[in-house]
Amino acid sequence: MPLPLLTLQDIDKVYQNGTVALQGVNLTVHPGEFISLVGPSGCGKSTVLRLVAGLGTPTKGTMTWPGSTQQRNDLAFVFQDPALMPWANVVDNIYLPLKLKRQRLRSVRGSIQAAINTVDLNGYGQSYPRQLSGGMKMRVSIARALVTKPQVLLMDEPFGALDEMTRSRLNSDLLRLWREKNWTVLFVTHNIYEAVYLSTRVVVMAAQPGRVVANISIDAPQVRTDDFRTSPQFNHYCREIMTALSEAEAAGTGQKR
Ligand SMILES: Nc1ncnc2c1ncn2[C@@H]1O[C@H](COP(=O)(O)OP(=O)(O)OP(=O)(O)O)[C@@H](O)[C@H]1O
Repeated sequence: MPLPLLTLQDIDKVYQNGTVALQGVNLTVHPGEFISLVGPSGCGKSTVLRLVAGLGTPTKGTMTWPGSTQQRNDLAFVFQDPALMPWANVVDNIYLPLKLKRQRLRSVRGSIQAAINTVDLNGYGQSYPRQLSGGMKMRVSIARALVTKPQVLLMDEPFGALDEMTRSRLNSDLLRLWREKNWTVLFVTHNIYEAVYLSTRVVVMAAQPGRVVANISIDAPQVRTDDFRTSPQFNHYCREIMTALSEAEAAGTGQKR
């Protein structure tokens, strides 16, 4: 078994106003996993991602990167809001993280074009965000993350604002990229079906306090076809997650599994 990429041990996060966002969270992430965090609003999903990204520190507990400290620096974050600069075209938006690393546009044009091609936006490099659909803007946001060649991708409800068809297409594209790029992905979603379709493991969380109530491995081939979405196996996993969520809600506090 390879070393875990990341471990969270007994993590508490209490915000300054006293909100206990996380209590006793344990999570071990192995390289190459696609982990979705699901749970009701306020259960601390985004807080977990922010701690992993180093945007805040745990109040208690330890977070370690056993493989290499470098991996900690090879993170990219994709949010629900693509947060593109409206005054900049697609090339310049994707260039931003490289610009912040003081790389010259001239020397990274090839990487930017490759990222544009990877997300199927060939020909849109000179377009401005106002000229793009919601799905296309999200593709730019993903290209901006992948141009930095991350090992770990943190995605906070990236497709939550998109229509069902666009979301479904981006789900398939994301899975393809995950396989091609050997990413490790931590993905926050409210959508149980999306979580099952995408993940190798679904971490179910409950609120008040935010905690992990179940870890459900999705034992299905990495290439997920549309048939998988309608299979009995898919329904079985969705039901398992719904049961874990409703049991946690009924039980109030306390961990399970
Ligand atoms: N900066 C902050 N200061 C105080 N409380 C916060 C802060 N950020 C989050 N919280 C609180 O911590 C709890 C967990 O929030 P978090 O955003 O992590 O949950 P979430 O599961 O991602 O929610 P959602 O699904 O609605 O996005 C919530 O009660 C929230 O109000």
